[in-house]
Amino acid sequence: MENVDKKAAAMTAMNHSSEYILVAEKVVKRFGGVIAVDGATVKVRRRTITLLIGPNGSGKSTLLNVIAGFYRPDSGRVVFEGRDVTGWPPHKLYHLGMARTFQVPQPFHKLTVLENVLLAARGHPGESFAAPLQRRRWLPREEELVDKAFSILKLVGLIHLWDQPAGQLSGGQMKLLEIARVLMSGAKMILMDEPIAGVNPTLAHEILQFLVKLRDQGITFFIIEHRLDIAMKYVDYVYAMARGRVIAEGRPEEVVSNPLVIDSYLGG
Ligand SMILES: Nc1ncnc2c1ncn2[C@@H]1O[C@H](COP(=O)(O)OP(=O)(O)OP(=O)(O)O)[C@@H](O)[C@H]1O
Repeated sequence: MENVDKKAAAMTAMNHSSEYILVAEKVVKRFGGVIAVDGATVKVRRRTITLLIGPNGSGKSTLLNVIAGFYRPDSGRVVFEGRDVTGWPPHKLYHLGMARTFQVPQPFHKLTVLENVLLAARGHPGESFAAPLQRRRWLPREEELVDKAFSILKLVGLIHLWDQPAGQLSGGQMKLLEIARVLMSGAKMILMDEPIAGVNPTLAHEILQFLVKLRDQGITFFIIEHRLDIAMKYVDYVYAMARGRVIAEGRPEEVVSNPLVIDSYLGG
């Protein structure tokens, strides 16, 4: 009987960890006397675009930074892919498949769009000084990477620009290149701080449509965005923060119409 209970508990735990790619639990982060995050819990379901909203100073960026390993929380924990990764540095999380867009090195302006995507591949041949000596061994892998880079460029709609220098791209196209490079790194979950800030509405819709397409292919997104009017219809789930705490969560339309959330934006 006891074994049956243990098995049931294990099954529940497994289902739990497979439903959520990320769980940040009761996170607290202080800066001196300021409590930036005050016991916030967020759970991100696999293959969703989950949005974090809240007025200025409500703790969104700090929470994202704790999740991405830039800050160690004062208490609470972060579980990614069923593993406790609290306090892990960003590069270790990156290798586990969690990436923040700005983490990928800035594109090289003189290199082509394709070359920039190729350079983002994890363990690409050029990373090794001994690579020229091993040329014969890495050629097949190189071909595979080029195929992958082309399919990613197709997905983000930059395929027609593959041989253009990255420096000639517009601001919005640069954002798409950033997404392409994160995908090339093999990320399973992508954290983004305001992916559509500063781009025109048409391109903002296009970027969000790409995120939806990528979500449907299995990538999970956890994003902060202020332009709710545009972002709302593309996201699956929303967390709202105020004064370091999560004050509401649910479907986008429920959260934006929640009086607590409206009050928090009005300074209530
Ligand atoms: N490095 C820091 N040192 C001291 N205080 C900080 C630091 N980072 C954030 N804070 C404070 O923590 C609180 C939460 O800030 P945070 O940037 O996380 O909010 P936010 O919701 O992302 O705001 P915004 O939408 O304006 O980016 C604020 O009071 C802020 O002043």
